[in-house]
Amino acid sequence: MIRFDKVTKRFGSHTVLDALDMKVYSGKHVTLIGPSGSGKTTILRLMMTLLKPDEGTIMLNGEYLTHEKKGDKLVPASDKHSRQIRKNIGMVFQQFNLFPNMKVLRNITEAPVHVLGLDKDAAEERARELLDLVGLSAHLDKYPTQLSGGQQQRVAIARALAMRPQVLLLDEVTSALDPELVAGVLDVLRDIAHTTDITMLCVTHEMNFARDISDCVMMFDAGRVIEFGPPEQIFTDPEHERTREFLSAVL
Ligand SMILES: Nc1ncnc2c1ncn2[C@@H]1O[C@H](COP(=O)(O)OP(=O)(O)OP(=O)(O)O)[C@@H](O)[C@H]1O
Repeated sequence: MIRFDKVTKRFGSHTVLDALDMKVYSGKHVTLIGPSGSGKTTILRLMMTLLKPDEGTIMLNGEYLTHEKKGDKLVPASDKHSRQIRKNIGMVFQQFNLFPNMKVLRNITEAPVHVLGLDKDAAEERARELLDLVGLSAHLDKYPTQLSGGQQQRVAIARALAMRPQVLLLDEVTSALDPELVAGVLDVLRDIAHTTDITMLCVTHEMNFARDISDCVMMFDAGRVIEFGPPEQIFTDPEHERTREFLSAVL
């Protein structure tokens, strides 16, 4: 389970997350929706420990991500501790972020070999399986720039999965793609959502996709969850006026 307890994040005088409490049970797929600037990406960046909360704690499967225990005190986590817990979390970004100087196969094997210490042959075997899953077996010997944006994003998904994460964070992964490339990436993610037990936390403006894969949709406004529920309820019968306004603008 992912658990945020009273997490506050400020940038200067701007409070982006305001004592946020949030739980995501293992294996569930949760989509975060809400107006621009409501703090959705900040949540994912906190989980990747790219940001630190000003207050509050984040836990993954009973272990603190943001803190560690020293005796009976809770202190901010060292980088080493955060890295250790974060190994269980993979993230796919809007801008693929592949290593441009490495071929596709090596993009995928690099972290398993150097971070997990996996044997090179085993890492390559796993990478080939994942390239098959994302429909790119024929491209393993190419450099990222020789691929379309949609193909690069599918490599990025394979790369995240190669670490066998318990949690996959998806941050507007189709926003930078040409419209005709979006469906291929979403199909791969649907497949992963429906065939694995990975926990997914997804920020997306693709509401049909959110409807297909989500167990739960959380509506954010001004750094708080204002309502959450199954997609069929949030998309068809939201309780909150802000949710209705937001959905009528995006649907
Ligand atoms: N590193 C930063 N420094 C200063 N302000 C930041 C930083 N990162 C985010 N913010 C601000 O925090 C607020 C929340 O940003 P965040 O990216 O989490 O929103 P979001 O809900 O994901 O929005 P969008 O849907 O537009 O991506 C915004 O007002 C943003 O400008």
